[in-house]
Amino acid sequence: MAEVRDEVEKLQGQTGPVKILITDRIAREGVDFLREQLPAAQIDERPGLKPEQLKAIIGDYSALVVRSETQVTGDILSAAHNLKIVGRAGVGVDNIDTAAATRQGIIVVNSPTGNIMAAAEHTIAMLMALARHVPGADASMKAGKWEKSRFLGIEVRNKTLGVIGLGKVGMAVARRAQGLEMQIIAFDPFVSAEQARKSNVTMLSLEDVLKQADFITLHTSLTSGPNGTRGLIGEKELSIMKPGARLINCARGGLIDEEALLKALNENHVAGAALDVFSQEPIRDNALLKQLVAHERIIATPHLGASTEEAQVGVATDVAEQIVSVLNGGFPRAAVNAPLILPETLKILQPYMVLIEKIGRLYTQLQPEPLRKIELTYSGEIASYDLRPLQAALVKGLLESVSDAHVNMINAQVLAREWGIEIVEQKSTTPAEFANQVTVRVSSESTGSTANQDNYVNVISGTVMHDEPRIVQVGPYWTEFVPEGPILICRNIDQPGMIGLVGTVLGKAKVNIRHMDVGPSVRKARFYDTGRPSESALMVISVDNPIPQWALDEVNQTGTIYGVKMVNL
Ligand SMILES: NC(=O)c1ccc[n+]([C@@H]2O[C@H](COP(=O)([O-])OP(=O)(O)OC[C@H]3O[C@@H](n4cnc5c(N)ncnc54)[C@H](O)[C@@H]3O)[C@@H](O)[C@H]2O)c1
Ligand SMILES: O=C(O)[C@H](O)COP(=O)(O)O
Repeated sequence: MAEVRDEVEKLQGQTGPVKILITDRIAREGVDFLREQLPAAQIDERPGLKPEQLKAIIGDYSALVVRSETQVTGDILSAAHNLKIVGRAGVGVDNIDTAAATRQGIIVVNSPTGNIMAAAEHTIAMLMALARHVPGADASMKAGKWEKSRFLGIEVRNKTLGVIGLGKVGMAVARRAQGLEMQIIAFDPFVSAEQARKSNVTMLSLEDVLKQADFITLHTSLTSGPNGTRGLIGEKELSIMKPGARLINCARGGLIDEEALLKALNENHVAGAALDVFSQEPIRDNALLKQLVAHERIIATPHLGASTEEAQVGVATDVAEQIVSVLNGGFPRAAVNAPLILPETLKILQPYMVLIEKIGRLYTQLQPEPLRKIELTYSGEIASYDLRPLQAALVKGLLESVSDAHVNMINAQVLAREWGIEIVEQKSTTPAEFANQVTVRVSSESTGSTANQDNYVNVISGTVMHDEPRIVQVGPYWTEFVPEGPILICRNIDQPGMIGLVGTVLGKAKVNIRHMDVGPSVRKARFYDTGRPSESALMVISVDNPIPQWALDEVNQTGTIYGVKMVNL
């Protein structure tokens, strides 16, 4: 995440303070936390923005905070040039195009546990309201009536509750319903019968749950595709429900075919339904949804499942903490599209991330051509860590200098794939030449054709010494240099006088040499320009300032030194 910090600093330096945009109402505690922790940041609360308004301003912001109302579409993200993180103050991220965010290297975080209890309690409230007609009776009283016999209810005790989706909320609902002395049956393809039995829940097929339950409550997330949950409860499922059963949905609107539900209610097959979520929110002038919520046996709430003071404080601070962490160069703890790296691991990996990014940059500058395959070998203790950040740093080093792609840990693999680069990793905790070593072996358009002497860099290896990255092998040559700043890299015949030749030219050009290394070949690398095979060496000269072209040409014309290249690391 160093790149995130760098970018944030860049942003701070160039365009004023880091900007955070909040487009749905979140608890004050979350906003206050952001203000306290990021005092220099500009925090804008703009609820109710239209999509085109959001698109027009999103480019200025580094972080965006939403609940379920703001639709963070691919179109909006396409204008989010500075966005590092989208924070969802809640659980569901179906209003965020996470695939587009991933492609753009934007982290999406949520609060996976902050509103479980709120959603579970709302479900129980809906269950009891359905059983005892609480909203209808209240409306009747408010209309000045006393309709005692109209609102005959049922008890939930000894009734069967069918839970579809026995995850965090589903299980919390099951436990609470057990307290009401209900029998719990459930359908969830990802929960084992044995695991459920420990909680006194009987797992059945979807069909059996639908046939046996007096109340059915939905708690799956909304997913699309062939095995997705969209339309999970359609006409067929409603028809096999026990006649007179009641349905509750406090999960996601798209799980139920709303037209089929209206039909089942009108045919009196379903006795009632309690809905907190809808396929279109707010429902505005959607005729079907207006008809549905107006139905006398429907209880409707405007997506209130998470709307408790406690849950809102929980989800807002949860997300605010993660935004602060990411904008400060750290890691989020609940990223939807990024691997979790512990801070202690990150501290160990940080110098290797710098090293491997420099290896990528060095390769691209020495041998700029399309890559096919990268073989990454880690040896030593470093190999025992989660090394995904290193792979990302390498892709960043390789691609950023040749494209305008913004590469980070989120999108590195996607981008590598898009560029047709296959990355293979090998790990061994046994040290190689150095205690910890990272070796990058590259197959490109021309590697493998040893006859092409300019393309000798099929491997670059490095290590970390005293927290400082060092390159220790370039192609067939041993070397040792710190990959930092302007560096001249060339090859020479392995014979006396070569260093003096280069030194004289650089002296004439008034370029100060900071460090010099002449590395022999790992295996016999040949120097071909002389017409006779002789051994070659790699000369690496770190300089304080760029070398003028005439001086580079002069070095190149010596006849004994060739392949002269300036790189900037
Ligand atoms: N109304 C609200 O305000 C509110 C508040 C919180 C959560 N939610 C929603 O509630 C739902 C559940 O949240 P959670 O935190 O419990 O999620 P979760 O991921 O913990 O649980 C979802 C469960 O659904 C199961 N599942 C997946 N596909 C299934 C399928 N085809 N059939 C049956 N089960 C399937 C999964 O195995 C998992 O156990 C989500 O849609 C969430 O967005 C709504
Ligand atoms: O997914 C969630 O967390 C809930 O549906 C709550 O959504 P909300 O934050 O818009 O109330």
